[in-house]
Amino acid sequence: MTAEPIIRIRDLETRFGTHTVHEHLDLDVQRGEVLGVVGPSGTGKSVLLRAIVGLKQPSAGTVEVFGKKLDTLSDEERRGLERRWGVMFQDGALFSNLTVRENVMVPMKEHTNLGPKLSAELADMKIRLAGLEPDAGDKFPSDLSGGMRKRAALARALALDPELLFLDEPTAGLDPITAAGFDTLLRQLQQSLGLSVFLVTHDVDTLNAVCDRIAVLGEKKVLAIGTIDELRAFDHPWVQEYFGGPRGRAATGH
Ligand SMILES: Nc1ncnc2c1ncn2[C@@H]1O[C@H](COP(=O)(O)OP(=O)(O)OP(=O)(O)O)[C@@H](O)[C@H]1O
Repeated sequence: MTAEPIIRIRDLETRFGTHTVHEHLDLDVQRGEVLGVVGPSGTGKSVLLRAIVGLKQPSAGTVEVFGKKLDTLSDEERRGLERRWGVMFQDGALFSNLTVRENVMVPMKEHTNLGPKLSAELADMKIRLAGLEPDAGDKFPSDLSGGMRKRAALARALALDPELLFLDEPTAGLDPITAAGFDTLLRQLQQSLGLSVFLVTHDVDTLNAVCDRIAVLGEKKVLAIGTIDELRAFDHPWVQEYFGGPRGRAATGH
């Protein structure tokens, strides 16, 4: 018997006015896997992430997370589901007027009855888990480097001990060494915490270092899904160029 996927999408359609972003899109994310999501700019990777977490209403089709259809749930059931995942948005989306510790405490305030002292202690644990020095908790996002801001956003995404993590371009804008450090951290966290991860990225090194499988978005749907080796053999011009081009070959060691 195959295990129930942690995310199951069938025949999804999303649109903005007359602009259709996804049509007849199917996707399964298996529990415990890191699924990379790639595709040319504007193909709807971020919109797909938003559709899964309920921030973009699909115009047709179904999205199930943890075996539940989001749009059939009561507000309370939905909040129960939301606290089982963490999201790191593309730009980090940290609150600039809050310290790093306070940022990490936001989901705790929203979803738990933990008092301020315990929340602060837990936030400090998440800050360390994300590879930041303990004193980073007192700093404001503007005091941090780009790489540290990503780690702070990751700490906030981990605030509620999620089973499922959504990451939108976590290494974008980082220098290669900082990006590689972030990849290593992600893999370690995923393995030690048993996380399932939905990871939108353009970074071929991240795909190679972190992802179990990769879904390629294009033509409004999932064009192809598989391991890097499987995708290298997939007969589609963009997929061929992406994985078989110089950057793809360098990253995958072929
Ligand atoms: N709020 C919005 N209003 C109108 N159109 C939108 C909105 N958000 C996204 N879109 C459109 O949906 C399409 C998909 O956008 P999305 O950000 O998901 O692409 P992407 O694949 O993540 O791109 P990139 O790799 O450049 O980040 C684009 O054409 C974009 O212009």
